Amino acid sequence: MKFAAPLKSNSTKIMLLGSGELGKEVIIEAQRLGIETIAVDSYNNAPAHLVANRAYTINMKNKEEILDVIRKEKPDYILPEVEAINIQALFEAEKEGFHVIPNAEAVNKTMNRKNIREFAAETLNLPTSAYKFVKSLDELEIAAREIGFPCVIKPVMSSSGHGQSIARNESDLVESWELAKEARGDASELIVEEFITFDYEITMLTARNETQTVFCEPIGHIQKNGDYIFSWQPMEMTEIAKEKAKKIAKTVTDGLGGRGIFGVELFIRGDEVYFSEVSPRPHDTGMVTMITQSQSEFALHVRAVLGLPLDYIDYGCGASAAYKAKADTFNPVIEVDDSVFTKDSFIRVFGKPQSHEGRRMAVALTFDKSSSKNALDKAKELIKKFSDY
Ligand SMILES: Nc1ncnc2c1ncn2[C@@H]1O[C@H](COP(=O)(O)OP(=O)(O)OP(=O)(O)O)[C@@H](O)[C@H]1O
Ligand SMILES: NCC(=O)N[C@@H]1O[C@H](COP(=O)([O-])[O-])[C@@H](O)[C@H]1O
Ligand SMILES: [Mg+2]
Repeated sequence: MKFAAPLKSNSTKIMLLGSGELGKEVIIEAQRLGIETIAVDSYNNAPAHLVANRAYTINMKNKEEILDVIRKEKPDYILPEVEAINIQALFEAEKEGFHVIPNAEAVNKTMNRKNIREFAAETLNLPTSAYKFVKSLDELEIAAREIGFPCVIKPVMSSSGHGQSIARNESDLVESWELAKEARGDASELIVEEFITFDYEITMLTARNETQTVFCEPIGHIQKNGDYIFSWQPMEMTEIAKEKAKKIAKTVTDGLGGRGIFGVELFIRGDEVYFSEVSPRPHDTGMVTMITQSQSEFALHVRAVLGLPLDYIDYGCGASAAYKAKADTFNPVIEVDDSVFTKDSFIRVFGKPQSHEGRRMAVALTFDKSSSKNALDKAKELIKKFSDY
C-alpha cells in the first residue's frame, strides 16, 4: 500500500456522504494515512467539514447533486455516513465504476427498516421482534392490536430515535402516528415492533474485508428516547449469548457483503439474542473504542475500506457519555470544568455549528483498567460537568 501526501494527484481519495461526529473521526484517521478527504453534508461547517481537505454542502436527497459531486471529485471510495441519502445516486455511481462502502445494495437495505428487517428475519432467518409495516393510522391500529402493547413504532427511515415512540395502549397510537412525522428520512411507512423486554442491549462492532471478519468486544449501552446516552465496553455476557451475538453479526454482515465496519445492534434476554438493526458504518455507541482499542472503530473502518489487516488490541475497559445540548443557538458554546481533564479520560467536542435541545454536541470518554462499571461511573461523573449556552 502506498500513501502519498494528500492533494497529490496519485493519493487515494475518500468521500464521506454525511459529515457528522462519526465521519469527523473517520476523516482524521484517513488523514493520518495521507489520504485525500472530501466531506459532504446538507449543512455548512458540519463536524467532518472542519477537518477534511474539501467540503461540500448539497441536498443529500437529490440524486443529481450527489452524482455531480462524485463525478467532479472522482473518489476511490464513497463512504455513506448518514441514512438519508438518495440511494439511486449510489446505485448509479456504482454502475459508473465508483466503489461505494460497503456496497450500494447494503446501504439500500440498511437505510430502510423494511428492507433490513425482511432481509434479516425472512431471508437470513435471524431472530427478531415480531413486526408489521403500516402506511396509515387505520393500518397502525390493526397492526398494534395484533402485535400487542406496548409496541415500538418507528418510521422506516430515521435515526437516533427521530420519529420513534412506544405505544402503551390504543389511545397512544394517534400521538405515535403524528410523532413519526418527525422522522429524519421517510415516514411514509412505519414499522410496528413487539416491545422486547431485554436484560441489556449491545452493539457488536464487526469489521470485514475480503479475507477477514473481526469483532470488537461487545458494547453495552443505554438509550433515552431512541438515542444513546451512555455506552461501555466490554459488556459482560454469558459465553452462549456472546457466541450467538457473533454468529448473528457474522451472518448479517456476510449477507450484506463489502468492506467496512458495521454496528450490529442486538437485544439480549437470558441467552436469547435478537437482531434489531445494523449500520454499515461506525456506530455512535462505538465512540468508546477511541479509548479502549489500539484501532478505534474509525481506524478499523478506514483499514477495512483500504483492504488492510483488521487486527487490533484491547487496552482495557472504557465508557462514553454523550453530551446533548440544553439550548437552541446558532453559536453554541460548550463549557467544561477543568476537573474534566483527568488522566484516564478525554473529551471530544464535535464543533457542530448550531445546537438544538437534545442534539449531541460532544462526548466524554473514560478508561478503567479493571471494570466497565467503574469506567461508566467516571463517564457519568464527567458529563455532569458539561454545560452549554
Ligand atoms: N422492539 C424493541 N423493543 C424494545 N426496545 C426497542 C425496540 N426497538 C427499539 N428499542 C429501543 O430503542 C432504541 C433505538 O431503536 P433503533 O435502534 O431501532 O432506532 P434508531 O433511530 O435507528 O437508533 P440509532 O440510529 O441511534 O441506532 C434501541 O436501541 C432500543 O433501546
Ligand atoms: N445514530 C446515528 C448517529 O449517531 N449518526 C451521527 O450523527 C450525525 C448527525 O448528527 P445531528 O443529528 O446532530 O446532525 C451523523 O452525521 C453521524 O455522525
Ligand atoms: Mg439503533
